[in-house]
Amino acid sequence: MTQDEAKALVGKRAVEFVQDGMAVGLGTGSTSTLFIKALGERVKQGLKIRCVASSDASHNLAASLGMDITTLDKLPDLDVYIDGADEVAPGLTLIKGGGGAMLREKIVASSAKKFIVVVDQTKVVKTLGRFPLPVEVIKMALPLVHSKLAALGLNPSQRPAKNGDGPYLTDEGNYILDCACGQIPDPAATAAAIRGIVGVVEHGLFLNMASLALIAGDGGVTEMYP
Ligand SMILES: O=C(CO)[C@H](O)[C@H](O)COP(=O)(O)O
Repeated sequence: MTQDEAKALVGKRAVEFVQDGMAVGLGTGSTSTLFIKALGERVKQGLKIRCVASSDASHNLAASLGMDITTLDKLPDLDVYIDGADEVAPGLTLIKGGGGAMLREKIVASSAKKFIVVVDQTKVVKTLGRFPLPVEVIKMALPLVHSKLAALGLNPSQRPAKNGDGPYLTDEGNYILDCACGQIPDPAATAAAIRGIVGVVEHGLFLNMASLALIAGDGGVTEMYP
């Protein structure tokens, strides 16, 4: 099974966790896109749900599929949030933010009773840190935060725009520093150290948030719990 096939498989499986009448949080990224498209099919067949998305891209996709999509201020209590991840480690500790949306993703995930992670098996690791850890930063604080992250040994570098033209900007208009820090043996300590830097808006460590991960691979879809 290719990685794209695995993403499509797990996106379809996640739809089974959505029931009539639910308020649903929609994630961001290529796996979430496949989930949203599969969910859109169910909506066309009569599934009645209301949705909130964690990025402008996912919001626009859901709207284009005719889904009932609104904003978190209008629908603040969600039954479930379904989103991808860049890494999943034991205990369902995650790195997210490869798509730059971790601030809104963390807010939407925090608004849901249940957060289900959808990944292909290449995302599963024993210890977080193979994937660079994203940190969202207020523009004027970029040099300050860069030097503080470097002093922590986290090896930050600024994310460029996808088209290579200037820096990457999040949906909230902030910069991202990607930290190629290597293995993160104590994610809670790393999260606390990053959070302690003035000018940091959010980081991509998601700890004690996910309740279930659906993992697609050659054997089908397996479930992982914290
Ligand atoms: O955190 C994210 C976006 O900010 C994504 O969920 C993460 O990057 C995984 O993306 P993909 O499904 O495309 O591999």
